[in-house]
Amino acid sequence: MMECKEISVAYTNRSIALEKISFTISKPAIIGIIGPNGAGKSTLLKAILEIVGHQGTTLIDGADVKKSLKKIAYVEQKSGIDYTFPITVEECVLLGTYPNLGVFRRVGKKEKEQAAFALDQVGLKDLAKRQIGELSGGQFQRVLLARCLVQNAEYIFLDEPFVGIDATSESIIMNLLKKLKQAGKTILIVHHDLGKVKDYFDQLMVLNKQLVAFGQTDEVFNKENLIAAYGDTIYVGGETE
Ligand SMILES: Nc1ncnc2c1ncn2[C@@H]1O[C@H](COP(=O)(O)OP(=O)(O)OP(=O)(O)O)[C@@H](O)[C@H]1O
Repeated sequence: MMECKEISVAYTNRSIALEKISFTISKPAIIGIIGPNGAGKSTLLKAILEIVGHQGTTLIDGADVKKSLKKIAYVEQKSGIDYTFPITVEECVLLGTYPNLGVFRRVGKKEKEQAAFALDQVGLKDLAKRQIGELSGGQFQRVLLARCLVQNAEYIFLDEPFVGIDATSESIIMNLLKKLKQAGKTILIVHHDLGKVKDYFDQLMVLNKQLVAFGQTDEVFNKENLIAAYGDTIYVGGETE
């Protein structure tokens, strides 16, 4: 169970990015986080992960998240990642094993097997020795998901994973996330394509600095909440609501 209690973030004295966000996630789910540009979606993930300073607390199974950060795997927005870094696909995936390695342990056979299995799951086992700079955007996103898989975390945070990727990669990722949920994981996804919301997410968080709504997608994904977050002109699945 994850409980966020009154999370607030102010990057500067004058601009508040998030205001008293509270919610509880109590069962495995795929949860979408939507809201307009600058709504604080990325900031919320970073506050939970203790990457940005904040007020409020997050508990995982009753304990402060600081003690359980290993339970969360995180893929940041693509813009924050250096594609030109000279490592292979396999090495990139193996980075996900580091949080679980002891201080003196190195990556060994077990970790390499985990990486191979994860790459197979995302359909990229043949590309293990390729440099990450030679991948398509969609392949790279799948590599980052494979890196999450080897971390074997209970929670997976993905920040805009589908931006600029091909339809095949998107569907491979989504199918895998559904399997992970069935295996008991909880996945939080910052997302901007409102057309896919109903297909992708069991639960939905609508954010605009404050929490506009959080609950089952069927109950939350409605005109009233979208207008509260985005204003009067919003675009859903090709139709203006
Ligand atoms: N490091 C930072 N320093 C100062 N202000 C920041 C920083 N990061 C984000 N902000 C500001 O905080 C607010 C929320 O940003 P955030 O990136 O969390 O929004 P978002 O909902 O993820 O937006 P987008 O959909 O555009 O990615 C914005 O006004 C942004 O300019």
